[in-house]
Amino acid sequence: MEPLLSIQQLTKQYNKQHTALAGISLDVSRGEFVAVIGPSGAGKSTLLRSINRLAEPTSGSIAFEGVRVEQARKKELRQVRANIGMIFQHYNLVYRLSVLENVLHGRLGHMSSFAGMFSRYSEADKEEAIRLLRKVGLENEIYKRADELSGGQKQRVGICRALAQKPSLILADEPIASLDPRSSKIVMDALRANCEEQGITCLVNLHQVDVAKRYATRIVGIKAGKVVFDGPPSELHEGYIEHIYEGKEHEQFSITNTEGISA
Ligand SMILES: Nc1ncnc2c1ncn2[C@@H]1O[C@H](COP(=O)(O)OP(=O)(O)OP(=O)(O)O)[C@@H](O)[C@H]1O
Repeated sequence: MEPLLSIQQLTKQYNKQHTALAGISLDVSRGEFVAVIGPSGAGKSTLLRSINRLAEPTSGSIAFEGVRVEQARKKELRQVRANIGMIFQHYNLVYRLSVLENVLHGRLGHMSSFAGMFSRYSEADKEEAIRLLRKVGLENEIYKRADELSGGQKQRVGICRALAQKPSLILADEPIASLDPRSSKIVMDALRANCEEQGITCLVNLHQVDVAKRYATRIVGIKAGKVVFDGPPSELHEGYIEHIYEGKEHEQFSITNTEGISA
């Protein structure tokens, strides 16, 4: 079966000189939960952002659901983006809006810009948004303003917004980098469980190797814009970790510190 996402020889140079990605090839099948790890500056964000062309690839190809993303024109690209949910480190919520309205924003990608501006969300959209918020334990925050939430709660709203879009792929760029271990666990549990339940494929950038090992079905290690490890968590031995990080710091906090905490 054709992979959901097929990246071939992807290269990205910033300012025509700095190479952030140096020929990355990666096939991702439906249902995988892939953690992308690597030191700061390795190219993890650039990789994720290239997939829906928030960053323009310099060369190489990206096929998503059979569409060549790097060549896609406006309409095709809009369709690609509608099927890819994004989760950001700093949440990117609209803080003057309610939690519910933020989640409903996830539906916007499926409306044409004209319809999106003038139509109201359907009752079914609202019910679905509320169902998602309940599932991540935010049933008491639905009508609060987004800026009244804690970091972990904001990220759970970010997850619900991505899920409300009903994407086939979620790209999560360091979703727990700003969170403490307890909130990190709640957020990762919610992301993994919902993706699994809804058959959504996920690529998640992580700084914490132990979190990657705990949640991912596959780990991709990136160093200086190249893939240097690609395999199941059970194969990511200490030697590989040392090679990927080469003396650079990587965080190791969550497994030990969150043991025994339940969401
Ligand atoms: N918009 C940009 N303009 C110029 N250079 C950039 C830009 N974005 C990223 N870079 C550079 O590209 C390289 C890869 O950056 P990227 O953000 O993809 O790495 P990362 O692995 O996600 O790092 P971190 O873990 O610190 O977020 C870095 O050297 C970075 O400085």
